[in-house]
Amino acid sequence: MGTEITPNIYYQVLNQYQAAQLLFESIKLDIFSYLDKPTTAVEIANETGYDEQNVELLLLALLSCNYIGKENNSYCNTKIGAEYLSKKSPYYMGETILFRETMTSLYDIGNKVKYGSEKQAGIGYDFATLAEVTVPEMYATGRVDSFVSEIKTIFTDMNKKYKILDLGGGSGILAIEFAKNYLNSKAYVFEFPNVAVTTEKIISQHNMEDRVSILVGDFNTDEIGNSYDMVIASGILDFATGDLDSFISKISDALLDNGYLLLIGRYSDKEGYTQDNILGWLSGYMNGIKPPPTRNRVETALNKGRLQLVHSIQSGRFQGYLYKKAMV
Ligand SMILES: C[S@@+](CC[C@H](N)C(=O)[O-])C[C@H]1O[C@@H](n2cnc3c(N)ncnc32)[C@H](O)[C@@H]1O
Repeated sequence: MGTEITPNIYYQVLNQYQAAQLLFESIKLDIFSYLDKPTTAVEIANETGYDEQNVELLLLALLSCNYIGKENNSYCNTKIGAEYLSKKSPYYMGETILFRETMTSLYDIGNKVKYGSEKQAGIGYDFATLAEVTVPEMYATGRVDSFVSEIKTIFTDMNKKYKILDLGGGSGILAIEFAKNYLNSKAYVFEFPNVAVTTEKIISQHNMEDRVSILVGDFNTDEIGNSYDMVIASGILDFATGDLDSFISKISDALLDNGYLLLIGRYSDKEGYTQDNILGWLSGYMNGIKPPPTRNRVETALNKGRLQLVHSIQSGRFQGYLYKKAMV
């Protein structure tokens, strides 16, 4: 028997898988919402009607993964748990985590590998639900904060009538936050009709119906408007179906001279599918989603569209790039 190699990695994976299942099931049971103050298993069981002994075991398991803490006989949320997993927090992300798990789940890839997959007509992602669940994520992961500090450095006249477009804007949160900061501005969110229903709901939850409007359509084939001071293109380049040069030049044409394009997304350094984050995209790729365009390909299209890089910015977990449209 060789001594240098062990199968430990597989046992570690088993353990991580169990830790992940434990987290998802506990979110579904809404356990974290009972743990904002020190609480015993008996108290949770009394309040919920859940089985007392199994609640105690669940809490012990959560403790073993450091998802929660313990003082004497009582369990309580960690700071992170209180912020993101308790429904009493405005930053509750339980539904977001469960949705992302379902969206990227690999449960059926065995069958797809054996029998191939029916490439879905369209994109195959539930973008309406995605728009809804990304709202807390946008705030919690710092995407909104980095966006607001970026626009404040570009658009210094707080009273000017800026006009901006959030193309494939999903939740529309970036457009909403723009309009909240610039009181005379007008923001537009361009979305598919089925997603626009959700966007509209989010806009009205923020009471921004007067200054954030929705343009409904398909950005690959429909007009997207013009004379914008800024276009936000966040996570959408993968869904440009035609020629990338034409898509970027359509965005550029919609901008005023000296207008800005905020591009947020993933590009790959090599053509085709690569190892970068393939796990998160594997089910999507098997359903027919294209690999991201290469950085070179995007830069060529941007150059042709007279869009010059100002600087790169971090947008939460994503990389963003700010471009300015050069005058002719
Ligand atoms: C990955 S999501 C990004 C959403 C949002 N921009 C963000 O960063 O959170 C891509 C969005 O583009 C929209 N989208 C994709 N293809 C589209 C098309 N052809 N026309 C209009 N919207 C489209 C989807 O509905 C979805 O909301």
